[in-house]
This record gives sequence, structure tokens and C-alpha cells, in this order.
Amino acid sequence: MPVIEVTNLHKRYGRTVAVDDVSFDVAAGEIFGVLGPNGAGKTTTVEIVAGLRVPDGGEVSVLGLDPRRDAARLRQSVGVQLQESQLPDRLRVAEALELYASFYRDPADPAQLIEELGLGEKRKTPYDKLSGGQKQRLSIALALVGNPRIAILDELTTGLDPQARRDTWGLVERVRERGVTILLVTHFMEEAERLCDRLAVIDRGRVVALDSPAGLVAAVAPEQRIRFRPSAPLDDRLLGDLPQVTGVSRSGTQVVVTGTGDVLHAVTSVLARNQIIAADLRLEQGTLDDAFVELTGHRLAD
Ligand SMILES: Nc1ncnc2c1ncn2[C@@H]1O[C@H](COP(=O)(O)OP(=O)(O)OP(=O)(O)O)[C@@H](O)[C@H]1O
Repeated sequence: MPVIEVTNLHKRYGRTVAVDDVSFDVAAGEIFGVLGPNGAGKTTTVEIVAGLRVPDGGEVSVLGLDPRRDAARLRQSVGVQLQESQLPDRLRVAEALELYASFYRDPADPAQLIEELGLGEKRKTPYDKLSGGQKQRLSIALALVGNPRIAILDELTTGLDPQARRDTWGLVERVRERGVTILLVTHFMEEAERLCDRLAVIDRGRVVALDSPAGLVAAVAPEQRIRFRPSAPLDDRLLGDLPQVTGVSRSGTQVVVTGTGDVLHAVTSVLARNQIIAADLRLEQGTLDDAFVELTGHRLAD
């Protein structure tokens, strides 16, 4: 049973078509990613889901409700962390959380949330004295303080250094473990690959693919390439005859085998049976980046 259903969504700003027929469903407990380059229509899409923008066409259902008509009810169940959220400079971390908690019927305990998000030492620090990573963690805490069933997180790691980004990913995984469904906007491949159960790849306002990260890669770049230097002369036919192998070639002293499925296991088994050691063995697989280029014809600039 999906908790979010988006069907044939359209939105234009003047002559700019921001969202051009977007559809997807998000299941309960999922981390669902919306991945795409700048300007693809990601923020517009999730802000419509959050009830913050009005679509020109299409249907959106969140927990069985309409984000426009049932905005007040949904506010109790949907936490939203938007791009570049700003708070008053002088507002302290604990004050911000207590203020936001007061908007909800059944809020989380602000003190506990502060600890969980690693802001314990910053509870009395004003907003303008927080680092980028701390501001980001506070904005996630604010999205969670109402004990939502769904959290919408937009570009939550943009501007963070690699360590802070990884810490934030751990945090998102812990939120999901509590049973919260997460709709996550990102333009980072690594983030999408690491966190998302499924992804809608959006380009120029359209969904160009929808699958798990591994499924997206397998669909467009199913071939794997194995490179190694054999410890003894090797008859290429030994490998070429394997059903998983699509090609065997040489590059200097290296053997290069391409194939699909469990090709690595098949090749190493044959080598072992023939007492050949594969030195400098490397397996190269397609990445989500390759899949994106294949799907859209251009690279997703980080
Ligand atoms: N309020 C607005 N008024 C006019 N045009 C807008 C407005 N908001 C967004 N747009 C345009 O709509 C398109 C989609 O924007 P949107 O912010 O949804 O994309 P995005 O994928 O979230 O991009 P980013 O990653 O840069 O935030 C862009 O061309 C953008 O310039």
C-alpha cells in the first residue's frame, strides 16, 4: 500500500515547464530518491507532495489525503526539511526544537532528538553560530520533531564536507529504522546509491527511469569487465566457452573478459581448476553515473 502516490503531475512557471507528467509511488518504510540535475523539477515535485505548491495538473495522494485540501491534517504526519531553511540568527538550538514541537499534537521529545542528532553540546548555541553540518542536522531534527510518518528531505547534504555527509547518511538510515518513510531529493549519485531503496531519475521535468539503484545500473550497463594477468599460459577458449562470458581479449599481458551474471565466479572457478592464478584481478562494473548518462545523454554534474 503506497503512502505517497503521484500521478501525471504537471507544473509550469510562466513558459517554463518545471514538471512534465511525473508519476511514482512510495511504499511505507521506503527511502525513495528523486535524483536529477539542477533545474530538473525535483524541488517543485516534492513541494507539491508537501502541499507547499499547487500543481497545474495531475493527482497527489499522501497517506490517502490530498496535500491541498487536507494540509492541516497532513502537517501532523509529514515532516519537511527544505533546501536552505533559515531560522532567526539568535534562536538557540533547544529553543528552535521546543518551538517547533509546540506546533504538534504528539511531538517527539526535543531533548532526546537533540542528543540523537549529535547536537547535545550545541543546545544553547544560536543558529548563526552553528556550522553548515550542524545547521543541516538541526533542520533534519525540525523535520522529525512532530514524529512524522513521512519525512521529505531536500538536498540534505549539499554544502557539507564528505565526513558530515556520511554522518548525515547514517542519520537518515536510523530515521528509517524507526519506520519513517523518506522522500529524498538529491543530485549526488553516491548518496542515491548508498541510501535509496528505489529512485525516480528526473530529467527536464520527466521521469526517465524508476528502479532500485542496482536495477538501474543492470538495465543500462549489464556488462561486467574482469582484468587479470594469468600466472601461466591460458587458452582463451577455456573462458570464451563459458555461458556467462561475452568476450575475451588481450591488453598487453592482461586478459580482459567481459560477461554478465556471475561471470566472476565462473572465470575464477575455471582458472582454479587449471591451476592458474589471476594476478592483479580487477572487476569493473557499471555505475549509477553510467546509467544516468545512458538514460539522459548527459552527465550529472556534482
Ligand atoms: N518559483 C519559481 N518561479 C519560476 N520558475 C521556477 C520557480 N521555481 C522553480 N522554477 C524553475 O522550474 C524548473 C525546475 O525547478 P526545481 O527547483 O523544481 O528543480 P530542481 O530539480 O529542484 O533543481 P535544484 O536542484 O537546482 O533545486 C527550473 O527551470 C527552475 O528555474
